[in-house]
Amino acid sequence: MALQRFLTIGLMSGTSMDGIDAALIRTDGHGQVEPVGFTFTPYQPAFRARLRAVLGGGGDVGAVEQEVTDLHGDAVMALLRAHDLTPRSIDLIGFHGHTILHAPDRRHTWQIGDGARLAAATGIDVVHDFRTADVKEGGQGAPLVPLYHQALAGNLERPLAILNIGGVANVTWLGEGPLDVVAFDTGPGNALIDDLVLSRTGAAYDEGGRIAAGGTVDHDLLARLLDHPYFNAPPPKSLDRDAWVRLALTNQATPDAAATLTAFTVESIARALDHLPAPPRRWLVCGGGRHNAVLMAGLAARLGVPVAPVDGLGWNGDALEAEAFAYLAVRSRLGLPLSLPGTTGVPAPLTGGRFHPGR
Ligand SMILES: Nc1ncnc2c1ncn2[C@@H]1O[C@H](COP(=O)(O)OP(=O)(O)OP(=O)(O)O)[C@@H](O)[C@H]1O
Ligand SMILES: CC(=O)N[C@H]1[C@@H]2OC[C@@H](O2)[C@@H](O)[C@@H]1O[C@H](C)C(=O)O
Repeated sequence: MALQRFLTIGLMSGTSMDGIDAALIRTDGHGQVEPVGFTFTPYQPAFRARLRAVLGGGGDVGAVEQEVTDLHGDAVMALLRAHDLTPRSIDLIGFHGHTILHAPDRRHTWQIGDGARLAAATGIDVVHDFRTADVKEGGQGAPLVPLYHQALAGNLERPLAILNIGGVANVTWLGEGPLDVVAFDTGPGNALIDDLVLSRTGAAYDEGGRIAAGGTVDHDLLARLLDHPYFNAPPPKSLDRDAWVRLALTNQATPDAAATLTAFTVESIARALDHLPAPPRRWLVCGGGRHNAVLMAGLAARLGVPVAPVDGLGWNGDALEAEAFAYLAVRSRLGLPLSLPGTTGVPAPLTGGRFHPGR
């Protein structure tokens, strides 16, 4: 008998704080996944600043949480309008919220976003709070996209690595068997480069990697950056966005600092090879960092096997995380695992998420 298929929306507000990714997929929560649509709703600079101010859990978190929730409601409506759909046609929303604090070692992770408020605003059932159950059981609570990567990858040749370069970068390694999954945060993605470029030039990011392309890598500084216990530590492991926030690059010209931070991201991803069960045959890259030509060229040179954006397979590299939370919401409703020992270090496959009825 065919399994029920759910038309589901996934909402992700990533560590880059650029805005809300909203994806629409049809899935059975098992091996069938069909991306249907995607919209991106950018945050206004003033809201971005308010969000940045509550990172770490200080300030008026409650007010920002309400605002974040309402902006997600707007993102849902924009997605529905773009596809000429009504709330009634949607089975479920997976609402990640925005991570303001991630401290799995203290069994604490905090995604702001009010699931009940979003369910009431949209009239659609909502699953949110995807990470708490995992950290309560001793897992890292991240990354959670690996089971979606596995569903999407279907029969693609193994071993395969899927690399997300967002604010933080994370890898999913897929071997032959269904439990043959290893995943972890590799280190910084774009966040350090974004913060540098914003403070020096006012731009949100290094478009195409053009600033880094005009600079020279400071190899002494790069070696010091890589001399961090995180990179030697075996998985499971995950990072807070601001793990490297106190980096002092005051002596560097902007292009040299950008080149060095870009090389830091490349080298820290290459260090992931030390912790994978076998070298991947190829790396498929998603997330905004795949638009940075210096980053992509560096990865191709360092990893020694083909490195290509996921878009070549017909996947939308900007949408995968949001799609993943739609998929995980369905799995939550079905009581299926969201994480495995190989993905978050949780002792046994574990489900998660909290449900809020919309009607
Ligand atoms: N054209 C571009 N050139 C260079 N970098 C880009 C470009 N477009 C996007 N980016 C980078 O990608 C980032 C956004 O990536 P993405 O949306 O994948 O991150 P996120 O989902 O917020 O983060 P995370 O995956 O850590 O939660 C931007 O902040 C920027 O650094
Ligand atoms: C705690 C948290 O929100 N982590 C994010 C962040 O952004 C990328 C990386 O760090 C990843 O571990 C995770 O997001 C993705 C969607 C995940 O859980 O798979």
